[in-house]
Amino acid sequence: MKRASGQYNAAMTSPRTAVVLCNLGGPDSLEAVEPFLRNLFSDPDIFQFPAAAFTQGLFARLVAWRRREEASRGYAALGGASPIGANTQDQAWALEQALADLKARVFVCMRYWHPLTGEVVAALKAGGFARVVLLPLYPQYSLTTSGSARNEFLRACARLHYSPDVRFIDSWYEEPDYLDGIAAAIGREAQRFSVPDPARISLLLSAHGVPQRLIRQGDPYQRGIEETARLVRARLAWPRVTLCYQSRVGPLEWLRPYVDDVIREQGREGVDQILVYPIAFVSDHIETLYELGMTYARLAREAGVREYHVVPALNADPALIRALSRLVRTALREER
Ligand SMILES: C=CC1=C(C)c2cc3[nH]c(cc4nc(cc5[nH]c(cc1n2)c(C)c5CCC(=O)O)C(CCC(=O)O)=C4C)c(C)c3C=C
Ligand SMILES: [Fe+2]
Ligand SMILES: [Fe+2]
Repeated sequence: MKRASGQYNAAMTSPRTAVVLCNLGGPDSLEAVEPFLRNLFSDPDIFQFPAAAFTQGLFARLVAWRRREEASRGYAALGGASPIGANTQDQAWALEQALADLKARVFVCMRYWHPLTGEVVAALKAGGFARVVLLPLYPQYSLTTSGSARNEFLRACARLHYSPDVRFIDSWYEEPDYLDGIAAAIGREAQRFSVPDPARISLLLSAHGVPQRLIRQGDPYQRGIEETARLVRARLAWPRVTLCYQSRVGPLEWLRPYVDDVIREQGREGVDQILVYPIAFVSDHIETLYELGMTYARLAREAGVREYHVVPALNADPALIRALSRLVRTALREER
C-alpha cells in the first residue's frame, strides 16, 4: 500500500537505512579476469544447469578458461582493469549526497567481483542496518541481472542469519529524469559530428543481448528494452533510430539485430554519421568503452562510415542521480 501523498518526513527513516546499488562488477586486474568469469558462469540465473552444483562448477571453470583470452584483450585495452567499480562508486557518493536529508548510507554491491554480495551483507549486518533498499543499476529487469542480484542478496542474508526489511526495486526505465538525461546526453554528443543535424545522423540504441531462449521462458527484458527505446524515440523525434543488441557470448541465438550487422548494413547503404547510445547501461565499462568505443568504431570505419561516436553512459549525471533518489524515496514510503 502506498501513502496517498507525502512529503517525506525524517521520522520515517528512523530504522538505520542502507541503499545498495547493485551492479555486475568487473575484474580489477588482468589476473582477476579468469576468477571473475568463473563467478559469472557459476551463476544459476545466467546458466540454468539442471544437474548438480558440482557439474556447474566444472562447466564454469571450463568456459571461464576458454573465454579468458578474448575477455582479457578488452580489459587490457582499458589499462588492465574494468572501470565499472570506480564509476559505480562515483554514483554511490552522488546518491548519498542526494539522500543526505534521510541519513541513508549508500553501498556498492557487485555480483561477480569485489565488493561481492557476501562482503556487503556482512557489512550491513555489522552496521546494524534494519532497512535496505536494493537498487539494481539495470533500468530494465532481467532474471540474469537484477533477478540474480536479488537472489544472491537473499542467499547471503540467509547464510549470515540477517533479516532486514528489504525493499526491491526492479524495472525503472520509465523514470522521467532518467529519460530526460538520456535525451540530453544524446543531444550533447551529436554536436561532435561535422553535420550535427539529426536528419543526417543514424542513431543506434544498443542494448546488451540475452539468449532468445530466456525470452521464450518469460523474461521481461526485451519488453523493457523495447519500451525504453519507444520512450527515448518519443523524446527525441529523430528520423532514423534503430534498436539493436550487443555482446553475444557462446553459440546460442541471441536477440537480434546484432549491432555489428546493423553497422555493416548501414555502411553499405552509405550512412556516414552513426551515433550509438548504450541503452541497457548506466555505467561505463568494457561493453561501452571497448566493445562499442573501440571494436565497433573500427568496424564502422571499415564499413565506410565516416564519423562514428558513442554517447557516454550517464554515470554520475545529475539527471540519473535525481531518478535514483526518487526511486529510493518512493520505496521507503511504501508501508510494511
Ligand atoms: C543489461 C545488462 C546485462 C545483461 C542482460 C547481461 C547478460 C549476460 N551477460 C553474459 C556474459 C558476460 N557478460 C560480461 C560482461 C558484462 N555484462 C554486463 C551486463 C549485462 N549482462 C556488464 C555490465 C558487463 C561488463 C563488466 C565489465 O567488466 O566492465 C562478460 C565478461 C566480458 C566478456 O567476456 O565479454 C560475460 C562473459 C551472459 C551469458 C548473459 C545472459 C545470459
Ligand atoms: Fe553480460
Ligand atoms: Fe557482455
